[in-house]
Order: sequence, then structure tokens, then C-alpha cells
Amino acid sequence: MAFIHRVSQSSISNEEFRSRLNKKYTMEEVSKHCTIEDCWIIFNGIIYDITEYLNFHPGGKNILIKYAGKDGTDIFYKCHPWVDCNSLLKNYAVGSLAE
Ligand code: HEM
Repeated sequence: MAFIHRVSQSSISNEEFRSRLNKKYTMEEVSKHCTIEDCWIIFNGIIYDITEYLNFHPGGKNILIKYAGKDGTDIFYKCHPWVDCNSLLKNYAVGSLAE
């Protein structure tokens, strides 16, 4: 199953993860990545490029694409507070939100 396959991949090192977070993006920049070919989402201040993950999301891509280029934190917790987003999307981190 595609989803199981993806989560069994090894993830990037903590060092690599931290260095990605050093890259800061403004909300304005994030909002440009709002299409099915180029889809970013913010979760707890971390920006993820979920373009590939759209195909694996168990809730489907249509529901997720509504939050493309936006902050998905609140809706994420409403839909599935038990899901460990940070570890699922670790490999897709591209940066963090500029203050
Ligand atoms: C980008 C971060 C997200 C990740 C990593 C993620 C991950 C997941 C996972 C792992 C499940 C399966 C949960 C389970 O069966 O226990 C799921 C289901 C679901 N997700 Fe997400 N999700 C994300 C964002 C969202 C957002 C923003 C929404 C709402 C707009 C959403 C709506 C749903 C819904 C409705 C289901 C349930 C599908 C069903 O019961 O068939 N997800 N998601």
C-alpha cells in the first residue's frame, strides 16, 4: 500500500531538519505555493512542501488542497489530533515562518 510504503522510508537527520528550519519564509511567500503542482502548508510554524504527500493523504487530496499556501494547524487538530504530523512530514520540511 502506497501510504505504508511512504511512512516506512527513512527520514532526514535531525541536523538536516534543523538546518531546513533556519530558512525563514513570510506568509506572503508561502501563499504563492497554493496549487496541486506546488503545494506548501504550515503546521505549528513549520512549512512543509506537501506536493507529493497530497497523493498519500488518507483523507484525500481535495480536502487538503483547500489549505494550500495556508496555515493548516487548527483544522489538522480538529480532524485528527492523534496523527503525528511532524514525523509524517519531516522529510517535506522546507523552512519555518518568519516572525
Ligand atoms: C498536512 C498535514 C496532514 C497530515 C500529515 C495528515 C494525515 C492524515 C492521516 C495519517 C490520516 C489517517 C488518520 C487515521 O486513520 O487515524 C488522515 C485522515 C484525514 N485527514 Fe488528514 N492530514 C493532514 C492534513 C489534513 C487537513 C488540513 C485536513 C482537513 C482539511 C485533513 C482531513 C482529514 C480527514 C477528513 C481524514 C479522515 C479520512 C477518513 O476518515 O477517511 N487532513 N490525515
